Amino acid sequence: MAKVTGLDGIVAAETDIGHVDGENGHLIYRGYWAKELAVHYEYEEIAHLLWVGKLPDASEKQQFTARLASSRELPLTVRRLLDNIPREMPIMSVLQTAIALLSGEFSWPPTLEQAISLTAVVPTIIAYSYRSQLGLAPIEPDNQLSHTANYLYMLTGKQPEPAHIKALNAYLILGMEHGMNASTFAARVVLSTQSDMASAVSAAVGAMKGPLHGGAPTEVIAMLDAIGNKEHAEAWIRQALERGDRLMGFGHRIYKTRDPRAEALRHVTEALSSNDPWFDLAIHVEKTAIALLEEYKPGRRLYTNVEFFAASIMRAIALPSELFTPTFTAARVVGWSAHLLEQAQVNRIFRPQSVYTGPMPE
Ligand SMILES: CC(=O)SCCNC(=O)CCNC(=O)[C@H](O)C(C)(C)COP(=O)(O)OP(=O)(O)OC[C@H]1O[C@@H](n2cnc3c(N)ncnc32)[C@H](O)[C@@H]1OP(=O)(O)O
Ligand SMILES: O=C([O-])CC(=O)C(=O)O
Repeated sequence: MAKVTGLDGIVAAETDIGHVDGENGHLIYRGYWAKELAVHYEYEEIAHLLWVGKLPDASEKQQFTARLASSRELPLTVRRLLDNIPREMPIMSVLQTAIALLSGEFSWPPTLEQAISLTAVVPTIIAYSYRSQLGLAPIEPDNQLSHTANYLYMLTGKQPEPAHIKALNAYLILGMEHGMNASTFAARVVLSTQSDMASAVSAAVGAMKGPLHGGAPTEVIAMLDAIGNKEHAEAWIRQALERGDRLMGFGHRIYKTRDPRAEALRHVTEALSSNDPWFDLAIHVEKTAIALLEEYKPGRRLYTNVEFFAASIMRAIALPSELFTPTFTAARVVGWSAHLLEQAQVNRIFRPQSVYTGPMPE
C-alpha cells in the first residue's frame, strides 16, 4: 500500500471564499479573479469581500476603513509583552505569542468584530517588534492612512512612496487567501474544537513560518545572493538539485502550472525594478530553474510559486528579509479569519484517522 502522507487530494471543507484551480493556474476570490482585484482595489475592500461576501459600496468602504483603522492600537497587555520579550526572538514567534495572548479576550463563536481587531493589530505588532529589534522607538499608527500605507509608515516613520503603497497593496491582496493551505487548515482545525479565533490564528502563524510555506521568500533571497550572477545560475541550481535540495519559490501541491500570483507579482515588480540587475538575475534564475526542475524531476510539473516574486516585490519596496513572512501574515490573516467565520457556520470537529503501523501486543 502507498504511504499515506500529506492529505493529498483529500477534501477537508466546502468553502465560498476562494478557489484555487491548479490545472489552469487560476485563483478566484468569491467570484472575482484575484489578480484583477489586486490591481484595482484596496486592502480594506478585499477584506470586506472575503469576510462579508461582497465588495463594499462607497459608504460601506468609508465606514469599514474607519472601523479597521480605529482598531490599530496595541492593547496594553500586548504592549507590555512586546516590551519584555527578548529582542532576538524572530518576529513570527513574537507575533504568534502576542496573538496567543490576545486569546484571553476572545471567545467562541468568532465574529466579524474579532476578525477586524486581529487584522488591524497585526501590522502594529510587526512594526513595534521590528523597530524594537533595531533599538528604535515605536511609531504610533496614523489613522488617516490606509491599512497598507500605515504599515509602511509604522515601519519607517516616513510617508511611504505611492508606488510602494500600490505594489504592497497588490501583494497583500494576492496573499490574503488560498483555499485549504496548511496554515488555513491549521486555523480551521483549532477553531473546530470551539476554541477562539485568536488561538486559531496563533496556530496558523506557527504553520505559516515554516520554510515550505510562508517562510520560503527569505530563502529565495538567500538563493539569489548565493547564485550571485547569471553565469553561475545553471551550475548552482544543478548542484542543489543533485544534492536533493528543494529550490525555494518553486513547486506547489495544487498548481501544476505557473502560480497566477507569481505572474501578477512579476508584472507589479517589473514596474518598480526596471534596470535593476537583481531583478534581471531573478528572471534568469526562474527560467533556468524551471528547465532544470523538468530535467531532474521529469513529470512533476514544478513551476514558480507566489513566494519567488513575493521576495522580489518586498525587496523592491525596501523591506528587509526578516519582514517577508510577517508581511505575508499581515495579508493572510484576512483569509484565516474569513475561513474561521465560515467554519463556525458549519462546525464539526476535525478528526481524521490514522493507520496503525506499529507492533501489536504479544
Ligand atoms: C505560500 C506557499 O506556501 S507557496 C509554497 C512555498 N514553498 C516553497 O517554495 C518550498 C519549495 N517547494 C516545496 O517544498 C514543495 O513544492 C511544496 C511544499 C510547496 C509542495 O510539496 P508537495 O506537494 O508535497 O510536493 P512533494 O514534496 O510531494 O514533491 C513532489 C516531487 O517534486 C519534488 N519537488 C517539489 N518541490 C520541489 C522544489 N521546490 N525543488 C526541487 N524539487 C521539488 C520533490 O522532491 C518530489 O520529488 P520526488 O517525486 O522525486 O520525490
Ligand atoms: O496553497 C498552498 O498550499 C500554499 C500557498 O500557495 C498559499 O498558502 O498561498
